[in-house]
Amino acid sequence: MIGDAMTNLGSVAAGLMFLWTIFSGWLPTQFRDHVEQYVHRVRDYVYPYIDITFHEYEGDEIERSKAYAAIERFLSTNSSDRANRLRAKVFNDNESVVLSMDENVVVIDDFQDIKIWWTSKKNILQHQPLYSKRVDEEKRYYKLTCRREHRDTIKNAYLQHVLHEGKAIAVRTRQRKLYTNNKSENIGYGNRRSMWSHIIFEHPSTFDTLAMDPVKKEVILDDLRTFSESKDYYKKVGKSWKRGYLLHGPPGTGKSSMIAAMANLLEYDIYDLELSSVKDNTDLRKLLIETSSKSIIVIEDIDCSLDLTGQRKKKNEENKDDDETIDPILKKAQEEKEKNKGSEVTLSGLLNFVDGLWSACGSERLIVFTTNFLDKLDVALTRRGRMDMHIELSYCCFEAFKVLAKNYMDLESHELFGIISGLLKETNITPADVAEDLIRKSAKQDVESCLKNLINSLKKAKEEARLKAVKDARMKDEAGPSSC
Ligand SMILES: Nc1ncnc2c1ncn2[C@@H]1O[C@H](COP(=O)(O)OP(=O)(O)OP(=O)(O)O)[C@@H](O)[C@H]1O
Ligand SMILES: [Mg+2]
Repeated sequence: MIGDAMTNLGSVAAGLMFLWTIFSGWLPTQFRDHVEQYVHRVRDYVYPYIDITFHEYEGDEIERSKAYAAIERFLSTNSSDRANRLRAKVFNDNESVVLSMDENVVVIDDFQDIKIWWTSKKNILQHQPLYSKRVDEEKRYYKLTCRREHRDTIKNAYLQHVLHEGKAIAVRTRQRKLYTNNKSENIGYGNRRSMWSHIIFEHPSTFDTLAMDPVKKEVILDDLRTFSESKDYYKKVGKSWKRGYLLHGPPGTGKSSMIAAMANLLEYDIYDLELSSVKDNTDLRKLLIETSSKSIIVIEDIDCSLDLTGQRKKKNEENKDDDETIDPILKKAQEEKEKNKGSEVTLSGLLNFVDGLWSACGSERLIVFTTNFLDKLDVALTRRGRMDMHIELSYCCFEAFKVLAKNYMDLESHELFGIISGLLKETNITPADVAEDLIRKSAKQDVESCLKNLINSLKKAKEEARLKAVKDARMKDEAGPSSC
């Protein structure tokens, strides 16, 4: 009701000013200034307010307006008990509900005894590109209305207060997000739809639960903490504030778990980039621009994501012939690459993504690549400066086992630890396999049976490794010296 009345009065005032613009040209100059004063007085009498609008997207910008987002948060917190029509969003596994104002609802705020009216509005624009179906684009904005005489207070104090509060609310209620990129073709013309979709990031992995050599862990922790506190340092040395990590190691050694632990340590969002869904280098750049600061951009299994060298392509073609003898991990990589054939992203596009000019937009970002095959990557991709730190995640050592025993069974020592320590030195087993034996599978299962299961797995792995070594040696002997 209030909103409608104000809109009507506003239209009358706007109509009056429109008429004045047309007719003022006919009046002689000496009368015009005189009459104009009266016209303004009538307008102020009919509509003694000013309107200020804040659009979600300004002009051609691809980035959502920060002011709009801050106002949205401010109004969500301050309006939910005053507005009579609200929109609900459910967070944290259906445990908390956030209410925000619905479209065309007016909420009144008070500031230094001044009344401010806020309205949330939406316009629908229709695009009809040539040879394509019509696309409706929603343009949202907030409208602030206040009495004309309070203009300066609103401009100099109230808006500062709203933006500041909006920022503070964002810090208080920040929920970290895990983003994935939408397929390029699903983002149509004139569509403001983000290139990323997200869910709330709630992975429980931390550096405390990560099983690895404690000395190596400390070095990584130190590196991450130093990075996050080095804003001024990066500015001083003229480098954009980002750092590249290359995680490599066999499957199940904790590469993905480490990325989650990094995000939890630094409270960053994660952008999990699926290169096969990116059409070309231009789309790759757009994706980069849409990532926020304080984030980790991840490309998993980088060796499977791109045709990195012609040499490797040739090798893969050779491998196709003897499918039987192929390593299962290599086979997985080949299958992945087959899947990615639709993408035209090139190695140089990816190098530019990592440290080209556009990579300097935004700040405080980690870029993390993971691979099972370090030696298959192009050196241009892994050189220092691009990938600043190479981290090898390897098979389970005794120190790493102790972390898993503490996590999974709350166990710090046991008489079977000695046997396990000896077996771990003699065989290669991944932390994922160790975890599988230690995880409780029934309420009756006790610590001892878990440890005995692990000992059996270790003995089995040791025997398998011995048999494989014997087989390899026999094959080498049969092939004779010319095979080298
Ligand atoms: N270092 C580790 N510390 C703790 N848990 C681990 C570790 N490595 C593996 N795990 C356990 O094994 C599971 C698989 O690990 P993860 O996905 O991190 O391996 P990965 O190295 O990313 O494997 P892939 O190369 O196949 O992607 C995890 O969910 C975790 O429970
Ligand atoms: Mg992984």
